[in-house]
Amino acid sequence: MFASVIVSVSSNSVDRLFTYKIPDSLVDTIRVGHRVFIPFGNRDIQGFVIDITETTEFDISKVKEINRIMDGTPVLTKELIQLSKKIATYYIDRQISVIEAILPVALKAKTKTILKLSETAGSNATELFDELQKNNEIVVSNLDKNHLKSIIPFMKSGEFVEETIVAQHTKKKTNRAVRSLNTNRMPSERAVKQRELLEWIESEAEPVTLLSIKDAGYSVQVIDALEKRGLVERVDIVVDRDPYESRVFFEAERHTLNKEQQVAFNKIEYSMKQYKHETFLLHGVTGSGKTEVYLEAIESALEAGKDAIMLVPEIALTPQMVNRFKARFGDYVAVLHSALSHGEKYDEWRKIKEGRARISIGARSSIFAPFKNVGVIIIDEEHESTYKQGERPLYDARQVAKWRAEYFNCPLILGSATPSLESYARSEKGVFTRLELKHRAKAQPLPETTIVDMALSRQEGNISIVSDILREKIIDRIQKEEQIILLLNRRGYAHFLLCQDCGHVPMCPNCDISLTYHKSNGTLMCHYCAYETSVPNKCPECQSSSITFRGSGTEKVEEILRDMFNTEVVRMDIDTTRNKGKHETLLMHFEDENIPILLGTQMIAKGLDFPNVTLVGVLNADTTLNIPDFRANERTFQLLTQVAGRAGRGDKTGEVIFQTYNPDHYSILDAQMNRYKEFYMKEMEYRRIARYSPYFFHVLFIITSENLEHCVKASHDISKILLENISNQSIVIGPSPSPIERINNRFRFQILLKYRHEPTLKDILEQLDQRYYVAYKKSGVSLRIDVDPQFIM
Ligand SMILES: Nc1ncnc2c1ncn2[C@@H]1O[C@H](COP(=O)(O)OP(=O)(O)OP(=O)(O)O)[C@@H](O)[C@H]1O
Ligand SMILES: [Zn+2]
Ligand SMILES: [Zn+2]
Repeated sequence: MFASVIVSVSSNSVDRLFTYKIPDSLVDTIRVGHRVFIPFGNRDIQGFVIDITETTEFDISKVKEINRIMDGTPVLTKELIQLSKKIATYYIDRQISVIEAILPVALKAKTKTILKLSETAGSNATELFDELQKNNEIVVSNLDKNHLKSIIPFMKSGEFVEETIVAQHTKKKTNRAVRSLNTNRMPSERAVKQRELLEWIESEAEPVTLLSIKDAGYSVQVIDALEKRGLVERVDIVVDRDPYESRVFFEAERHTLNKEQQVAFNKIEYSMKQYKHETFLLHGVTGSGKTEVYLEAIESALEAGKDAIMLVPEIALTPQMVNRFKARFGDYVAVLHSALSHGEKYDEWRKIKEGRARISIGARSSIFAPFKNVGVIIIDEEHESTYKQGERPLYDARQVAKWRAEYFNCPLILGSATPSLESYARSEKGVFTRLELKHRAKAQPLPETTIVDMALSRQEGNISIVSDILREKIIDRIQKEEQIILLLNRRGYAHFLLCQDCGHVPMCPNCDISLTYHKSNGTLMCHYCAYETSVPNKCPECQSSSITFRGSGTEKVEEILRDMFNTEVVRMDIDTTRNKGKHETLLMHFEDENIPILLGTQMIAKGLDFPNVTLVGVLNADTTLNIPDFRANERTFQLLTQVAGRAGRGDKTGEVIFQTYNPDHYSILDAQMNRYKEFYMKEMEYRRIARYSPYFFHVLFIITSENLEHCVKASHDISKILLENISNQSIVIGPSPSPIERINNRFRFQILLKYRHEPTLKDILEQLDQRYYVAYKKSGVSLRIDVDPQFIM
């Protein structure tokens, strides 16, 4: 028997399958999807079995044998192998890279090369070996230069031999425990404690952990004594690292679905029973109770003996959602949280793999949850750009979800209050089935929104970032002990520093972007690379000391709010939520202590459900509007609608203020009036005229290099190849410098391809990829091909 094995060798842009012989001892064991360890060149490396055949076209005497398998059961299902191929083809990547993205990091084997003494080793070699070794081995990567030099002669003479061994990132977590050896013997009458303990241990089906023995008041000496007598033994038992272990989940109240929810659910359930794939777009206004529909759909899937996958944009931001799922489905839920350690993630993955979990909740990558019988896939806030991965493989979880749902013949539910234009357009065409929830769950009104023209506010003499109207409303809510959410989509203290005499703005030396001032650590920081520097007290250009801070970020506004209202403020942005679990603690603090104000960047805009929030203020509604991207209007509309939707979700009516310098812009006006459909129509018209998605498909080419000349040359080359190979219906824009021309000392150029129908496109893209995979190493140019990009920069 022979196995086709795909291996992790990064020196090529294409995957290669290699044929290996399955050793007789493993013929009954090895299956498609197994991780194996194979000889490759002069090393031993990890691979995945993609196919098993009886015969091979290769010369059998030259086919090497698989060394061993790395897991008892295959880590990949056939479905996931097929899926990885599909993703690799569609997004122009290598299948092995996709497979590595599908599996938990913990399964990525690290290999290390060690040296051993051979039988022929003389005394000099032995002496050196003894000097360098630790635990009877020498790890080559741990040796310094001098030592490396000293071992070379012995390697040449064959006295030292090399061996590659695999080191797993993660071991299963184990607990020490004690188990009875069932000898039927008992300690003497006088050893009361020992007798008690032994009886207890013998009464348990499983080994008893040391921890619980100690908790029960027995000392280690008692265990030792039993062990010495040969009555018990210490063992390791494998345990799951459950990150939610110590948490108590309250049984969530189960709502009876309202009419709209029921209608939506019935359609989904009907489709499930037909055992056919159908994509639903659940368009429900903010607070309409989409989650309740998801919960019912999942329950139906479970009842049918199937599993469910639920995606959220960012799991850390949705503690309330996780709690509702855990409360309803308990241990059946695996949470694939980005803040988990590799080991914890691996445990959750194993729970799914072994069928102990039936539902997975997680961000983008949890679309790869290794279920074997998926009954429904749900994508909440489907419009979010985080579903597209920003690094290779550049897959979009929405597309992957569609493929998996097709494979399993099950429904895919895309939910949002502000669907992406692409999805809504598909629902208009009837490709997706649209389900609508037009009212809030308990028929509460949507909040009223007032637009404040900040230019006018300035003219009237208020130069503060808080307008008069907003200030009055905040004071009013504080008096009523109601809560306020304020959005400011800019972190840091000051957006940039400005010399008032010469106009100099300190820039990042590695990127073409101004530095942001962070007061908490007194530094100027680049938000693109890790560059940090101290704040100058004189202008580095003209030596003037009139340096001012411009553009307030969350850090500064937090100060302003505390001073202005003399009240506590919870601030949520990347800087305050770096530590694990911080999102949740801050949100709990806000709710439980009834803190008047929650101030944050867009991470507070979606999903939150706090009944006591009756006022939402957007301090600068324009930040997303000015981004050089054709989706800027759409993103602005979505962000404003979402954050406005946090107000008035309980019994009290909500109110919203948008502060803006563009009070007449339709993105802002339609968000104010809750006019999704009107916004959609206007934006579609713009996209049609400007020939953008969803009328055209896009591929974005980003070319980067430290050398400007190489970068320009490669860019022109690529655009030339494109123009020669595509039809005249398609459009090539660029090459042009990217909006941020340099990041991390690399120049950036981009080319945007817009097309409707381009049958040979995949071939062209593959050729380009191949070409630059090689050229990259030679001239330091890198090419990134982004199929269906989310950001055009
Ligand atoms: N049928 C129902 N009866 C009573 N309350 C309900 C019902 N359905 C949902 N709710 C409640 O309504 C509130 C809003 O529901 P949910 O958070 O699911 O809305 P959503 O559609 O996800 O909103 P958003 O898109 O704004 O996050 C929740 O507090 C939920 O418990
Ligand atoms: Zn100056
Ligand atoms: Zn930088």
